[in-house]
Amino acid sequence: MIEAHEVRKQFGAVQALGGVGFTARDGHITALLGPNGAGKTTLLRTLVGMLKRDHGSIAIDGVDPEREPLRVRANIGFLTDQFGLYERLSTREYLTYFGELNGMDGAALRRRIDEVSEMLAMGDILERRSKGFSQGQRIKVALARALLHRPRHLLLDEPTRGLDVMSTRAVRQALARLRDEGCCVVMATHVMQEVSHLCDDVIVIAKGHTVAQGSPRALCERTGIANLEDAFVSLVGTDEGIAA
Ligand SMILES: Nc1ncnc2c1ncn2[C@@H]1O[C@H](COP(=O)(O)OP(=O)(O)OP(=O)(O)O)[C@@H](O)[C@H]1O
Repeated sequence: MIEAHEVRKQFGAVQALGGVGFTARDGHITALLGPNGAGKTTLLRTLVGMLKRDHGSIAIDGVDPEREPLRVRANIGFLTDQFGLYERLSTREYLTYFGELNGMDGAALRRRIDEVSEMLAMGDILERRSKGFSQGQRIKVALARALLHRPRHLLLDEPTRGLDVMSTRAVRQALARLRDEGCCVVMATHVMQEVSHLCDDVIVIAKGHTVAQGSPRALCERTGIANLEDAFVSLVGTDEGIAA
């Protein structure tokens, strides 16, 4: 479980997070939904301890990522917007390297790489070097790395961006399976269809503040609007400000 309370983060004059609070439960896929610049990436980075918050509290299964970063990271798979691939390594070599960094080795690691590769439909790029990989191929490798050590928490920044239809389906199925196994999945996304069909819970974030949290149905009921996209627009408000 991930709990955040009144989290704030400032970059110079820019207040990226002005007071974000939410709970993301185990066995749930929680969507982080917000306009461009709302603070989603900043929030994910702060949750894993890559950024130091200015204010507020964060607990990942009760542990503060700033106090015990290694303990928390061992239990987190993080897909960031920067993939950090090594172009000279094949996908298998790359995953082997990160698996070993996470204490995995031998036949068990080889089996796990094959398992993740099948889960993400990436058998065609497993033995290829990542130099020249397309955006979709890059994201698959980064996602495979995030899943490899079977983390209890997954924090994913737009995991299906740039993926074709088949790969998107493979990733969504993989996430649903992980949810069913009890993982706590938090994903930033702009794809409303993904939120409606895949996510159990939605955190709506705008201008660095949590505007609402609830199931897609609850958000629609709260706004009195049947369509999630319209309900979202109503919740984040117009140019004049954020709707109450
Ligand atoms: N390192 C940084 N230095 C300065 N400003 C930053 C930095 N990182 C983020 N910001 C600013 O903080 C705000 C939130 O950015 P963030 O990337 O978290 O938004 P986002 O919700 O992920 O947006 P998008 O949907 O466009 O990816 C933006 O105004 C952004 O310009």
